[in-house]
Amino acid sequence: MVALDVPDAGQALALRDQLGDTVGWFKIGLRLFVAEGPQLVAAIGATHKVFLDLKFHDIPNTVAEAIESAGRLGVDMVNVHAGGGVEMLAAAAKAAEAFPDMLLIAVTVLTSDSMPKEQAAVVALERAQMARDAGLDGVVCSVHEAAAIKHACGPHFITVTPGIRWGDQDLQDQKRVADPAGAIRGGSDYLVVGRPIIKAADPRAAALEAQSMMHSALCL
Ligand SMILES: O=c1ccn([C@@H]2O[C@H](COP(=O)(O)O)[C@@H](O)[C@H]2O)c(=O)[nH]1
Repeated sequence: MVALDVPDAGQALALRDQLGDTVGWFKIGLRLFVAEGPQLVAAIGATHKVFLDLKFHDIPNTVAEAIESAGRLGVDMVNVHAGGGVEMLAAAAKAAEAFPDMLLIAVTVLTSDSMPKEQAAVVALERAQMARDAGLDGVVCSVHEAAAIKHACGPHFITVTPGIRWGDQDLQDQKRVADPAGAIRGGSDYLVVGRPIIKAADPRAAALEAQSMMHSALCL
């Protein structure tokens, strides 16, 4: 998944066209959705799968209604923040039942969180189990927590992992990171990559490089 963290539709569509079939999914987050809204979701959704990453975190009724709106947009994946608690997660899952093709996942502990890794592992696992029990399809976590979450929640429970960096790339604000091969070996189902691709001098070459590292891990 490539995170389209760009300011406007023009740049988002240019990246989409440049990356083409090197990626299957695009992630639309706060910056782009606030700027361009549902029209851009429809444009990206015409050619690729869309993960609407707005991390809903509010009272249960408000989140359930937001999930319903996301379902009407036709996105393929949407998320809430597990920190909203079990009632909020259950309300979101109930609202998502009307959209069986849309995956609903919960953010466990942000990959930028500075909490110690050992503590993040415990909290992420607790939140993942809460999300599974509430009926969600999976979680956003770091690669470091993915294997334990899969082990505890089952092989069909999806792990989506941002915080992907390779070579001598700058970690920027990310704390719990791994490279694409490590993510595959760690049990990640979907890797989220933003700046290492969208800010690269050649985004397509960077996407292909990430892909080749993923494939080499799959072949081992
Ligand atoms: O825990 C989380 C949850 C979401 N994200 C999002 O993923 C991308 C990562 O971007 P990079 O530029 O590759 O760091 C970004 O859109 C975040 O909002 C995350 O990083 N961590």
